[in-house]
Amino acid sequence: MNKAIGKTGVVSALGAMSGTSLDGVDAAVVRTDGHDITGFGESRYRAYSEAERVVIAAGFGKWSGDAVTAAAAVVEAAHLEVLNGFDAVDLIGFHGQTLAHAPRMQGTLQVGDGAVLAEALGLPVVWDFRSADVELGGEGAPLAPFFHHACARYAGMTEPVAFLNLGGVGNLTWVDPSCARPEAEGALLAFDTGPANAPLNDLMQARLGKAYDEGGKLAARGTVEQGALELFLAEPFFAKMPPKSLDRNDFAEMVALVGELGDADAAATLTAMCAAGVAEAMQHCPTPPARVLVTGGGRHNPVLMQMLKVSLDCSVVAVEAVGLDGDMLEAQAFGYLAVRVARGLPTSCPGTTGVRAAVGGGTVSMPSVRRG
Ligand SMILES: Nc1ncnc2c1ncn2[C@@H]1O[C@H](COP(=O)(O)OP(=O)(O)OP(=O)(O)O)[C@@H](O)[C@H]1O
Ligand SMILES: CC(=O)N[C@H]1[C@@H]2OC[C@@H](O2)[C@@H](O)[C@@H]1O[C@H](C)C(=O)O
Repeated sequence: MNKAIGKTGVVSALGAMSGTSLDGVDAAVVRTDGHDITGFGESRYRAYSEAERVVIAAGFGKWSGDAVTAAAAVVEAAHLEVLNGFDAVDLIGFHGQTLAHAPRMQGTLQVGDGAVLAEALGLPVVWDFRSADVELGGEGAPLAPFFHHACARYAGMTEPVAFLNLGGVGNLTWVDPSCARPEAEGALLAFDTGPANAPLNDLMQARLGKAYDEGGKLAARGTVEQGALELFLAEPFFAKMPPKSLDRNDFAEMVALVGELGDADAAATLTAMCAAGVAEAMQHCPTPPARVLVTGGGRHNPVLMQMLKVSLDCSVVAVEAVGLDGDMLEAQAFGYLAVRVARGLPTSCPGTTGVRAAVGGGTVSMPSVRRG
């Protein structure tokens, strides 16, 4: 237990996330006692510049060396910029930027030093959320599911529901909100669904110099190439039972699968691959959820949302339908998890990462001089 946060009572946690799509840093405040959410606060977004994106992307897939050091410096500087100036915050949950993720081999690497941020911001910083889970045999991801459980209860749900995050990579959380504790057996099943926006973003960058297919406009003009889609679904990842997680670039070769296609058909096919991965994933849900609540940038893509509506046997809506903010959910998640770490509560369990037993990851770094 961390003295600065105490054992009980509601605190304001500022979470920060730099996701695999590399668009920028999200930062948002959540109020919680580590179990229940009592409210949400201010949020901010700080986009990466093209130059920053290039430096971070050069570190993808690397575990050490100059490219990793340079990426870490960019990540830290961008976070310092966005995290400065939030009012009345008790602690920070800093996810950092995943550069490489191979849980059964080298491990998992999120860059950005939480101790540096703690010193500069004058606040306790919780960071390195994934390593402990990996060390205990877990996938180290996804970690948002404990937060999704709290969100479902905050939104007053009682029936099983699924959260679908569509960032660079997709991940699905099936939640039974009637279970009071997220680590209880049967409360959660979570895993990565496959690539979401990352291959499409890569195609847009390589062919058109654009960061993403805004509004799905390019995909809307194309036709899905069924042969490429079948090859995609034949990937061993889809036959694997959960738990399972992905590195951002595990499916980078999908862009080559659509290499012969025109721009619009290639975009339509990569968009369909994301939806098809989710449809495969739904088969693993312990019971069919009444609805899928979509979060992350992919919910802004109407072509992708339409494909999901056609291929899933339940209602598919953006998380805003239950009063949540789909652009900030991951940042809020790491604020929430930070409070759990500081209070010695678990942040993952066998149903979310395949870890042997419920475990709380994370390092707490205290500043030598506390702000405020
Ligand atoms: N208006 C839009 N139209 C189409 N796609 C969009 C739109 N807005 C965002 N996106 C997609 O969503 C992506 C950003 O999603 P998000 O911020 O959820 O990703 P992330 O948090 O970086 O990823 P991850 O969840 O994998 O860590 C963009 O890169 C883009 O592909
Ligand atoms: C290793 C890593 O950073 N994984 C991310 C990534 O982005 C989406 C998906 O793959 C998910 O597993 C995870 O992020 C979310 C926030 C999570 O841990 O729940």
